[in-house]
Amino acid sequence: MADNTVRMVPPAGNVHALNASRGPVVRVDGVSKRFDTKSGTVQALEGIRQSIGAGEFVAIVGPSGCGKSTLLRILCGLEEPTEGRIDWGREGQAPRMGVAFQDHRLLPWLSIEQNIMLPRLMQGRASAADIDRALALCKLVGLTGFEKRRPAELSGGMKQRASVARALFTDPELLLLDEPFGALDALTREQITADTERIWTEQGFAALLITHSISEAVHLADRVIVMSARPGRVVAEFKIDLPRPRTEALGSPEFGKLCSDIRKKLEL
Ligand SMILES: Nc1ncnc2c1ncn2[C@@H]1O[C@H](COP(=O)(O)OP(=O)(O)OP(=O)(O)O)[C@@H](O)[C@H]1O
Repeated sequence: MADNTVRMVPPAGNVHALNASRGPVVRVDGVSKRFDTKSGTVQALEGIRQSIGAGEFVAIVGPSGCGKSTLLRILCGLEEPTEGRIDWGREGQAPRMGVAFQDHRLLPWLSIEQNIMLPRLMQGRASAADIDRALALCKLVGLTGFEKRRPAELSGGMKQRASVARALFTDPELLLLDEPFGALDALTREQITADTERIWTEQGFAALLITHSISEAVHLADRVIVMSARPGRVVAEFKIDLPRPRTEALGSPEFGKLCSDIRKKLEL
């Protein structure tokens, strides 16, 4: 029977340590992407070789137009690589995935609860267990009391929280986040970043975050990948060993040094 509960605490010990022993959820093997359009050819990505471990949080930073979103779109099947391939860790089978974009993409005529259950509503009717799960996800992302509201009645930050909850509805093994907090004010963004770390710690999924914010990447990720300007190539990788939760480390010299090292690589 499907498990519809939203885990609020790790099942036992460190959920990410347990997951890490299961190996990568995905390997990106020499992926390049070229767009041939009427106005010319754009080489967006070149020779990307990376893997994401089960339960690992990876962030990608890079200049605008270097192919970050293209890579994410390839991972969720919206684009095909021109060269190279994606190898899924679990016997070649793609993991359950959830995606949240910068634009929340909530349907305005549905309630928040219905938007969160959208993956199920698209397959037919939602069950009582689906409704329970949507309500639990509202609680998890801090939207209790707003379940029956329409998106227009929520603030920008609340809409982004709802879109993250929808991405979590299918209990993803891999969560893809394409700048979901990019349009928010600094204070809201900090709060949602801290909440995202808490949810990731509790839930145990692997995550790939695309962001322009170096501090957000260092706050959330186990590993930060730095890409070059187009065509996007990986130019550096930083393992982030700061203790979690990282809210306390935000003003520390170690945090500042990592941010400045990453910035230097971006400016090359
Ligand atoms: N469908 C498409 N057709 C043609 N060119 C495209 C298409 N999608 C992306 N591109 C081009 O590929 C390059 C990479 O785009 P992409 O959106 O992946 O970059 P990005 O790093 O995510 O940028 P940003 O940080 O500004 O969001 C850009 O030059 C873009 O114009």
